[in-house]
Amino acid sequence: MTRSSTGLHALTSQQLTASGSPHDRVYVEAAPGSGKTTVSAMRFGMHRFAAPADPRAVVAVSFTRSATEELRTRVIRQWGSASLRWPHRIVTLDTLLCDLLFHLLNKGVLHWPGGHTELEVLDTWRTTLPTRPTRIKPVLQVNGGRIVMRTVDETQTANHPSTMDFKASISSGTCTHDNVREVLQGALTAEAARRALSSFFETSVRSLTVDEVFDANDLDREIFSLAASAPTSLALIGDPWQALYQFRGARPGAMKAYISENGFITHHLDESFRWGTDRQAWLTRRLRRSLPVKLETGSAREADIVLALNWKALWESDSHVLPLAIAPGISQVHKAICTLILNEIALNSLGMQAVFLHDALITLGLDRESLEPTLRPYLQSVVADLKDGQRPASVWESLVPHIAELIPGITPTQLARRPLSVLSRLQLRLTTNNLTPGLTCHQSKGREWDTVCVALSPSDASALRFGLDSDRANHRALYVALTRARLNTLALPLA
Ligand SMILES: Nc1ncnc2c1ncn2[C@@H]1O[C@H](COP(=O)(O)OP(=O)(O)OP(=O)(O)O)[C@@H](O)[C@H]1O
Repeated sequence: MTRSSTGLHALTSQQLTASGSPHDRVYVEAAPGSGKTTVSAMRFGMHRFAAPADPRAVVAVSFTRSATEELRTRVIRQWGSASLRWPHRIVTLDTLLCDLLFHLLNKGVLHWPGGHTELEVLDTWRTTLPTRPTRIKPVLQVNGGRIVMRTVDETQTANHPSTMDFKASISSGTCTHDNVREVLQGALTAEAARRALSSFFETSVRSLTVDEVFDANDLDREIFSLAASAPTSLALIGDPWQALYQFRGARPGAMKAYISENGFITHHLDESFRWGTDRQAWLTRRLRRSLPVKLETGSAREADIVLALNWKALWESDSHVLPLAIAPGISQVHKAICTLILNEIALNSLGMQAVFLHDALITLGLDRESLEPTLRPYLQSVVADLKDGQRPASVWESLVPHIAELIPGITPTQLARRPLSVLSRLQLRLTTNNLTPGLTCHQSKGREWDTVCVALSPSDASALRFGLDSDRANHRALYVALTRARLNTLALPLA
């Protein structure tokens, strides 16, 4: 398929009708590669320039940073950078939720412990506080207009910070995106907060476009309702087959019901532009109809990317795969240091960054600039020594004193345990030529490559033999992975 080098192309009539739909509640349902991001970008620009005198913002949101960045890039390419001049913006939904909380704090509808009205919001406590497996989870609740700290006894054990560390961080104005959600959830039970949020949309947002809407959870849906109750034009764009965020409460079934019960005008995008071969078009049609499919078996070396349900499966799949993140199972600090080593290898061999480099730097209290002159030469020697075949144990032991010297707060005792299996796996990759990057299905969402190899466990292979079920989360993740290739999708069987 030919495409212009700028990525600009004539929109189909379906795409144009969906982008320019004059209704205030629009739902666009689209198959993979049929132009969800294209339509989101077009609609954003159309609304942005339709009413230059209107001071209210045109806002588009998506759920992940990579999807948000992709949309932003396309809008700038198509409409120029002025299209994103404040207050108009393309942000993650989490950022929009932070804006809503800051609005409630600034209006005095809610009071943060310590009286903060601006907060530092982290993705997770793990990057800054020690966490341990426990059922006691520190949380924020809303009591009247006050935000209070509590603990809840969860049914399942998970990693949480201590109550003391939690209190200290919250009181100093630091929290996580989960805490922002807890507070908004609590606040929405009170009429005053609902009114303040409705008025936020009414006075400051004239158009809201939500991409990948089937990743929304119950709180997100309440926020969409508040936006829809104001004179804000609301467009929900998505594919129920590509809902991946059930772990944060996404309920694609509830989203479908919400759309059909709330008077949204539906537009469909049927034609996909991703497929450069009939085989890919055939594969997607069958997957979507829950029909059995058989994939050609291939190897990592034949593909541009290898995808799997999780990082562990990628590390165990084939030594030609360089997964772009460290698998769970080691301490946060060990993981951060191994991520920096992985990042060196990924930059050298693939010209790509480790996926969680940013988190690793936060955990170690480093910024990108300070990494360069200080730690980087030592990381480069680690890579050279592993490549030379030195024992992972001695490579680690020679790195530890430098880490302890360069990173305040990290002691050699903390690093006494050696992440030998991670280092051995990295060493194996360093002795392999022609590495192929590996990503999880989640990380692949919204992206495309020519040839994609999908690592399939015996149960994934059996799901494909019977046909995928869009109500099952792991089937949807497989669906996303199997629809990323422009030309060819190969199977990499896992033991
Ligand atoms: N009308 C068109 N003509 C030619 N190419 C198009 C057209 N619309 C979209 N494309 C191209 O098709 C590819 C897929 O489009 P886009 O990313 O917007 O689809 P999507 O529905 O968001 O994909 P996914 O479901 O994977 O997230 C992109 O490379 C895009 O530039």
